Amino acid sequence: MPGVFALPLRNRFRGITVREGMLLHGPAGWGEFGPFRDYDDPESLPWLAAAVEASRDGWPAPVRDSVEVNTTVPVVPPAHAHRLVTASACRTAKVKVADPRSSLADDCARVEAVRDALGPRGAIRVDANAAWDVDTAVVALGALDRAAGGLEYAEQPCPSVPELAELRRKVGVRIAADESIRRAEDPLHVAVAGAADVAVLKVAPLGGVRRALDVAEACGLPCVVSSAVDSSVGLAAGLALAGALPELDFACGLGTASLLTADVTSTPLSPVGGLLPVPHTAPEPDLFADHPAGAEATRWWHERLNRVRELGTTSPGDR
Ligand SMILES: O=C(O)CCC(=O)C1=CC=C[C@@H](O)[C@@H]1C(=O)O
Ligand SMILES: [Mg+2]
Repeated sequence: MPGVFALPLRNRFRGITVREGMLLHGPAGWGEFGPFRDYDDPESLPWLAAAVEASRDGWPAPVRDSVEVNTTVPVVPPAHAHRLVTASACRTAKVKVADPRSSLADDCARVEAVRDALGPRGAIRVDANAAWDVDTAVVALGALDRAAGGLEYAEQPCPSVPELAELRRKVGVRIAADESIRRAEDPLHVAVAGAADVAVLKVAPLGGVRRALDVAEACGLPCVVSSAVDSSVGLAAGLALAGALPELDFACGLGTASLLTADVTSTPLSPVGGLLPVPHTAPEPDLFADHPAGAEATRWWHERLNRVRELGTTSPGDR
């Protein structure tokens, strides 16, 4: 019977303060099924496929044994952002911006503090999660690029592929596509439309490591692997993808264990010196029982899993 975990976040991120999910076990090890609650059942199907791949099939052989990661800065005050980046030992930071609770001035102050912490050689990227229209994005990216002393890229500044393509023609900052890939009917449209310079790949929404590798090959863009703020079981799948990509020119958004106050394993995938190893299997979730979800949440997740299983042909390996 799969278990349901609930891990508190240090700071509100993506509108949540607790990260819930399920762990499935099979002959290849452990897999994580953890679509955010606002995902409907059809959108949750690839997350189940990714968990089945991890638990039943395992992952493709890696071509590297470690991955450089970025640190992720939530919507926090500048001094907090400075402390997070300094403590991370990462050379790249991704800063969340365009949150309804944060003005452009607040975002610029956060980015300036991150630049001060990284020093002149560090890389700064921002993620607006599709919050801006094109005109707003032109103004905001101009200000943020100045505040950063140069941005590495801007992730999903606008919602649609045409808007990303229009913005890309108007600004000098690289554009990275995230939601336009992971929540798209056709993840390749963004490349075909010339709407992005970088493709952000997340294993679970894309249906697994193999599926994500196919998307990477087909889109022909430089890729960054990013997490879904998973437990270290799910992070392992992200690292398996980052480890198997033929080319990897950017630090990956897989340092997110630090966003959580706890993990399901006593061997969490926490970066050392800004690096993470590429694991062959997920870590043993020996601390899973310490972080159970409540009775209502457990029931909700089991009902969700059963509905999503009904939708798909996969029948995941259970523990
Ligand atoms: O990419 C990173 O640095 C960390 C992961 C991350 O930013 C996200 C994880 C999950 C959902 C989003 O809130 C966010 C993203 O948009 O990439
Ligand atoms: Mg993103």
